[in-house]
Amino acid sequence: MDKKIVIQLEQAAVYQRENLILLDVDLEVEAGEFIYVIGKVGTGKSSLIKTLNAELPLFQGKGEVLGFQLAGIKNRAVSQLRRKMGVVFQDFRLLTDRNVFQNLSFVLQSTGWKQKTAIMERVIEVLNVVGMLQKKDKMPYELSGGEQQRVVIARAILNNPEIILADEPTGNLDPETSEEILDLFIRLNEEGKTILMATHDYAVIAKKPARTLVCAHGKLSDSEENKEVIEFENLLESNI
Ligand SMILES: Nc1ncnc2c1ncn2[C@@H]1O[C@H](COP(=O)(O)OP(=O)(O)OP(=O)(O)O)[C@@H](O)[C@H]1O
Repeated sequence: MDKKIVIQLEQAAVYQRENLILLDVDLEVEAGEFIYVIGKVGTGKSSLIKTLNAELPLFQGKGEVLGFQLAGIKNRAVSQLRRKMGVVFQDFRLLTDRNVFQNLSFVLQSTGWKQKTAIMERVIEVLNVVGMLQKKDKMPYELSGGEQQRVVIARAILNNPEIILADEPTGNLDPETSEEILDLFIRLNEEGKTILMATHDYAVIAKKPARTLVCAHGKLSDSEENKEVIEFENLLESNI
C-alpha cells in the first residue's frame, strides 16, 4: 500500500508574531506514526504544534496537513482541519461551569452534531475509551489532574480525528498517572491515529521509544528511530 503523508513541511518557518522561532523546517509524517517533539523550555515545541494546528500562521515555506495548505488558510478550512485533528494542550482546559458529559456534548453540538441520541452515544463511547464513564456527571473541579487529562483526551477524539497533537499531556501528572495517559495514547496510536506529542517527560520516552523531533537553536532535527533515552538527553545537551 502507498504510504499516506499526513503532515508535510518544506523549508517552513515557525513564527510567534514577528519573532522567528524555527527556520528551515522539513518534516514528513506518515499516517499512523507516533512522534515526540522534545527540546528545552522555549525552543519552539508548542509553536511548532500550533503551526500545524493553524493557530499560528505559516508565512514562509510550505505546509500541508491532511491535505490542507497551511499558508494563507481560510477560517472555514481551519475549522474543517481542526475537526480532523484532536488537540490535547496543557492550556486547553475543560469548561469549569459544566460537567464532564456537558463538556463533551458541547463540542459535538458546536461541530455540527444535531441528534441528541447520537451525541449521547458518542460521548458515552469516548468516555468508555478513556475509562471515565463513571465520572460523567462530575464537575471538572471534582476530578484529579489525571482524570481531567483523560477527559481532555476524550474530547480530542470525539470527532474521530486522524491526528492527535498533544502538548505536554503528562506535564503536571505523577509518574504513575503519566504512564496511564501514555498507555491511552499508545492505544489510540495502535488504532491507527497519528500522534505528535511534545514532552519533557523522559520516563514516557523510555517506556515507548519512537521517532523524535528535537527543537534546538532555531532548528528542528529529526532523530528517527532513536532508541535510547540517554541519546535523547545527549541530543538536548549537544549543540545541534
Ligand atoms: N504569544 C507569544 N507571543 C510572542 N512570543 C511568544 C508567544 N508564545 C511563545 N513565545 C515565544 O516563542 C518561543 C517558543 O515558545 P514555545 O512555547 O513554542 O516553546 P516550547 O519549546 O513549547 O517551551 P515550553 O517547554 O516552555 O512549553 C519562546 O521564546 C517564547 O517566549
